Amino acid sequence: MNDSLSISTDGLTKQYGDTTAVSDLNLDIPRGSIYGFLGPNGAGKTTTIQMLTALTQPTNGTGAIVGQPITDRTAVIPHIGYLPESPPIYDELTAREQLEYHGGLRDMEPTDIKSRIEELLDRFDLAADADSRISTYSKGMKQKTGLIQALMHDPDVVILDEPTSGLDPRAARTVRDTITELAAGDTTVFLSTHILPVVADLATEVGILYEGELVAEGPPEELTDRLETGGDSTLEDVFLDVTTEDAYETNESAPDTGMRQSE
Ligand SMILES: Nc1ncnc2c1ncn2[C@@H]1O[C@H](COP(=O)(O)OP(=O)(O)OP(=O)(O)O)[C@@H](O)[C@H]1O
Repeated sequence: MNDSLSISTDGLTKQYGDTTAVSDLNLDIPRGSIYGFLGPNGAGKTTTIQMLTALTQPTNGTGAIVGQPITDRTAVIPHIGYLPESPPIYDELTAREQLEYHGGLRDMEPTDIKSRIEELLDRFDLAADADSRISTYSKGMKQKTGLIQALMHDPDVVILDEPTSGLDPRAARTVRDTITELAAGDTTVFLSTHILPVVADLATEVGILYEGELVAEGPPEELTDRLETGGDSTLEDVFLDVTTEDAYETNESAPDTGMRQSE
């Protein structure tokens, strides 16, 4: 595995019975990238993330996070901060208790835990509520707690599934700024979201998954430039172009998009 790569997969495949959720996925994501991982509902994004975070084993193929095989959960977990769709937090705890507990699980020093929690509570405007039980939180407050939890141990790779879900505009802006800062500090951000303008704005590289296959990949501006619409195309145009049965069937005879990686 190449040391400059934070995330790499080779032929990564996951089969659920007759369903191929992810098919022969090859990713090479350098350190400090913001990788926008897109795809329609059911495309295989969550399954890919579950394989990258060692929550499920691939049926075929291999993968590594900063050189650690994704089949070795103990080796991979310290390098990852993961915010899933529903943050793994305990309702009966306060945010501060939850975060202290998480810092302990991640073997952080007690003084680092305290200072990091304060810093991130402040950043995400959650300090005033940090000692209330999570059961009393709004969706956005829970999301902020999950985000802080994903970031607090300063992982090499941060995997975010719809990180701005439920957040008000100010908090969503803070998340976008945080993503940019993380990448500037050489952290890799793997960002799965349906909010395409955010990806167009932030991502250094975009991968679009459709029916388990990576059907387009490249910097957002390259993908939009490659799409010949006769005008200014957006990432949404690209997304819609490559995620239809039609595009798949007619690609041979219509080489205008040139995006099907599988061809
Ligand atoms: N545990 C499972 N058992 C059986 N099939 C599954 C399982 N998890 C996912 N699938 C199937 O795998 C495919 C990919 O699902 P996945 O959840 O990875 O998609 P997704 O891109 O994350 O979708 P969404 O945007 O809706 O969250 C779907 O056909 C889904 O039904």
